[in-house]
Amino acid sequence: MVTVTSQGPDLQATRIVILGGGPGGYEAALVARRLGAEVTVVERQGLGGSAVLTDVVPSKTLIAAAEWMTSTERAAGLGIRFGVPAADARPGEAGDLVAPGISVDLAAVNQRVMALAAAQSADIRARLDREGVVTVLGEGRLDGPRRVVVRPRGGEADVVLEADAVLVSVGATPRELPGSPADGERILTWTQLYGLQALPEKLIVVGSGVTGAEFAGAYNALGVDVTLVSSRDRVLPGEDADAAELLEGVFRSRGMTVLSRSRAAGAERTADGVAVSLADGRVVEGSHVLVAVGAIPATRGIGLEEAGVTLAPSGHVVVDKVSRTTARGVYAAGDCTGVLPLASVAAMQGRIAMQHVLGDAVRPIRVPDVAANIFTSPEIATVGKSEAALQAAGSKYVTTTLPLSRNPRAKMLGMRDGFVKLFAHPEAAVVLGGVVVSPRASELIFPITLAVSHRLTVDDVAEAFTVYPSLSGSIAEVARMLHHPVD
Ligand SMILES: Cc1cc2nc3c(=O)[nH]c(=O)nc-3n(C[C@H](O)[C@H](O)[C@H](O)COP(=O)(O)OP(=O)(O)OC[C@H]3O[C@@H](n4cnc5c(N)ncnc54)[C@H](O)[C@@H]3O)c2cc1C
Ligand SMILES: NC(=O)c1ccc[n+]([C@@H]2O[C@H](COP(=O)([O-])OP(=O)(O)OC[C@H]3O[C@@H](n4cnc5c(N)ncnc54)[C@H](O)[C@@H]3O)[C@@H](O)[C@H]2O)c1
Repeated sequence: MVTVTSQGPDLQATRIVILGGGPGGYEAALVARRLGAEVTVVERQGLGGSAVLTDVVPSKTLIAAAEWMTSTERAAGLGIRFGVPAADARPGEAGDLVAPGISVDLAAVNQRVMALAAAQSADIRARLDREGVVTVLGEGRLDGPRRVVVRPRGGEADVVLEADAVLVSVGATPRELPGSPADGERILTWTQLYGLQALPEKLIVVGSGVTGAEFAGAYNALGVDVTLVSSRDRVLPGEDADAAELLEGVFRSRGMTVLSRSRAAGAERTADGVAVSLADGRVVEGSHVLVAVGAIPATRGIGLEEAGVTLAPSGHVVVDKVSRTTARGVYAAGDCTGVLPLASVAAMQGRIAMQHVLGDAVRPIRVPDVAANIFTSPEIATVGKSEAALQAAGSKYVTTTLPLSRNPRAKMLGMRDGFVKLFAHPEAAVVLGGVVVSPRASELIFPITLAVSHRLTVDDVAEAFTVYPSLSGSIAEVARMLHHPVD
């Protein structure tokens, strides 16, 4: 039986139905409520979406534990010893240390990860409830451009939601290796990692994009023997070449095996683990394999094309810069659009969609202004135009790189691996983009983001005070190095 729901008492308000409650969906819901709409969010797994339940929040929480382990690498150089010297040891001659070393309790780490994700999802649900957003838990699909049909989670009758506008923010799901479905035990997608109760003996990570690099780095730091299978010449093929090269060097120096130009053809279980076969015939054996070869937009079979929404051959929803699809009244945001698969971009696209449909002032999305961070150790943060993009467009630019090892604060902290790099226009001196490779680069990139967003010059950046000594001092220093004296 089909139930037609009324979505609220205000018959004048615009009715918005949002399919998918990740950052694209829930941020849009909050804006739409603020702008006076009646809003219903349809979500099949939980508020916060994959970003909160399986992707961003769990991975960054796991990485927090890994980061703690890598920061201990610097301890010895700072004069710190783990353990207590024997009672009769003389100063400077600690001899054998009589205390246990550090170990990782993965079950405890993963328990914390899942608790934090669930709590954040609950917080988002509570916030939406407070703001008067209706949530329907279940699997939704479009029935034409103005109606969403939901199969509720509890198995009750379908719910039909009439809408003046629909936002599709259904995200994406992990791609798997052909013929080698994940089993959740030995062949794992990134959503299944948190069920592990003990550190894998030998983890094979297939795919050296951002997801593969982050997990390979994290598990390696937690003490696992990791082999990273990379189909390309180097890890992080889409990123700044110097940053990727530095990270690959750090990975190797920490004992990770990186197999370059090695495409995985499939994975199968063995008596006590897994065997990953490579396209060139080699076989890599391990205890577990993490498949991180990208994601597939969750756009098939939910009535999009029937409603007039054009999908690209990849399955992504085609949208313009204010999140409109080709169907009037249907908007789309986030990973299902393939604009740039980041939580921050999904949220911005969702907000823009609601501002557009509800008649508020809208600034179309500006992808080059997006700041992004790879949560490896060190982190790699980028904003603005990349060097590859500048070169591909034939743009004129000047660039300078300052190694972190020259920064006084970095020296005090015992940090060696990293750099700050800026790109600027040679005549106008406007900052075009930047790369920071450093611990906490995600925090350090913000001044460069401000410079890119507000079209500041290198002199604007160089003339602002930085704390002495500070890592951000290197950002001002690089800007100073790009200064051109007045003729
Ligand atoms: C391992 C990993 C780590 C990442 N780390 C970061 C990071 O640190 N920073 C960052 O900015 N980005 C990160 N990302 C990217 C980020 O997760 C995505 O860009 C973000 O989740 C996109 O948000 P979204 O709203 O488009 O989709 P999602 O978060 O995927 O949410 C979509 C929701 O829609 C639901 N849904 C789908 N179909 C239906 C349906 N038919 N009916 C009802 N509900 C449906 C899904 O169940 C899901 O809950 C990471 C990605 C991965 C894989
Ligand atoms: N910190 C973050 O913000 C963060 C973290 C994770 C993901 N993300 C987002 O998700 C996007 C997707 O990243 P991703 O790493 O999941 O996917 P991706 O598509 O960027 O990378 C997958 C990699 O796997 C390789 N590959 C594919 N098939 C292979 C095979 N058979 N054998 C070996 N290698 C193979 C591809 O060449 C590619 O380099 C990123 O661009 C980013 O926007 C962001």
